[in-house]
Amino acid sequence: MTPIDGYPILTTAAMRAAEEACGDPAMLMERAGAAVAAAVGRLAGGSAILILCGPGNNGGDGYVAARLMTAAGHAVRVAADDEPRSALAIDARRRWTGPVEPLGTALPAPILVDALFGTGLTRPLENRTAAALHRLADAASLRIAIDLPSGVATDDGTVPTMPPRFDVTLALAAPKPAHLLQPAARQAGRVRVLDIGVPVTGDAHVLARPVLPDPGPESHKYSRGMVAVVGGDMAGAAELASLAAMRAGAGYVLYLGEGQGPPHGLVRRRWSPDALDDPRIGAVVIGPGLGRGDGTGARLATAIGSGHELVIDGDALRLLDVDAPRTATTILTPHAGEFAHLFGKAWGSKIDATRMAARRADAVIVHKGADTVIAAPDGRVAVSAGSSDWLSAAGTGDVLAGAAGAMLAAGLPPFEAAGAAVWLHRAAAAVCGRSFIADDLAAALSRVR
Ligand SMILES: NC(=O)C1=CN([C@@H]2O[C@H](COP(=O)(O)OP(=O)(O)OC[C@H]3O[C@@H](n4cnc5c(N)ncnc54)[C@H](OP(=O)(O)O)[C@@H]3O)[C@@H](O)[C@H]2O)[C@@H](O)CC1
Ligand SMILES: [K+]
Repeated sequence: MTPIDGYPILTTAAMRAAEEACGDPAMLMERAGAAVAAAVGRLAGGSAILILCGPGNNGGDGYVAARLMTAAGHAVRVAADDEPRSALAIDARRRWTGPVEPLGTALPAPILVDALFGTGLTRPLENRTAAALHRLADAASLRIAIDLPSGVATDDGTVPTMPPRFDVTLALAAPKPAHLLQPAARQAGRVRVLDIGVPVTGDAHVLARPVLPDPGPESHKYSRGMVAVVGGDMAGAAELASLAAMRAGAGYVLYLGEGQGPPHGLVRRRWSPDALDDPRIGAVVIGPGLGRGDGTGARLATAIGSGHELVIDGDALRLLDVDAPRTATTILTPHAGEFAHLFGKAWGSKIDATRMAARRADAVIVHKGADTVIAAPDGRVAVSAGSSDWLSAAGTGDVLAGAAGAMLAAGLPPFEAAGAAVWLHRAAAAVCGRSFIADDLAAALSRVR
């Protein structure tokens, strides 16, 4: 049972191709069932287990696990309505010698294992199946989904049928988009990968812990990275971004706008058209608090024309022409509304849509949300798993933009810089707990660094 950080994310088609490359499918199901049995056995302790089996190979995994766990001394019952249809599942069912109860009348057990549907779901669950799943899940003290919670669409994280909320989902071989994308991801609970000997690769990964450059004895403020934050109508937002850049590790942060006061380490200067004419600037952050008043378009044009690496956020995203050529390395940080404004109606999953947008804009895109997706123009994608719901507060986006500026200025390539900023932001939110404010979040960046 491995945490998912850093794992490739495989769609149904990619998973099938990986399985096919592995040879004997029966061996694979036996290995999957054995891995499930070991994991569920460990999670169950000595408690009784009820396994719900569907008609496909997800159900097949359930029958294999039931047989192996019974042999290992666990108290296991099986419930199913549909006869198995795939050859592998038929064989697995045949080798389960215990009774199979109807789903509708099965009594609950402390440990519920959902092996109804996995990657093969093609439509909503029948009402009676969904009702039985919810009834038995509600009565269980631990809910475990095999591969996926039954009812979610593997490749885009939508929920043709809303499954119960599981405590643990055991992803076979690799995480799938539904383990990360909302609303499905929420229902999966903690996701752990079971290694079943299928080698998996891909260009979309779960965001992994970043490798961050630390200062050394030879470091000075410019070598750690100089970030210029372009202010505008709302000083507070740009100041938050500035503070976040400092807390994320930038050596020198220049705030270009109105406003006074602490922190005293922040260098303040009025905006002027030549304010960015400093070759020591490593990254420019523009958008937080920029507003939409007169002159904001000119500030954005100056920032883009400066040639410095850019983080474009907030109001600047409303002014940006994504199709206009830019020479500078750029990170765009839209939330869903800004993404729709920039790129129009999304096609496919959030992963697909963000990847296409990154190609089109020739920029790294941080498509924010409870399931932040980061995409690079070359097709690489990283998806952040499980961020705090308390990040839904004013100013938290400004903090992310500032952190991204610091990572760029520190010399990380843009895709890595964006990923590092998202990671730090998420970790800072975790440190802050509940009901925090954006200022707390910025402050916590120092702790998570
Ligand atoms: N990854 C790996 O390496 C390995 C993966 N393995 C496992 O295989 C799983 C994928 O198996 P799978 O393709 O058989 O799909 P699965 O989800 O079991 O169900 C498909 C069946 O359900 C049916 N059906 C669909 N929707 C329905 C609905 N709403 N209501 C009713 N019926 C519905 C559909 O028939 P249909 O009616 O659509 O023709 C079909 O009969 C995967 O998640 C993992 O657990 C391991 O065994 C081996 C290694
Ligand atoms: K399942």
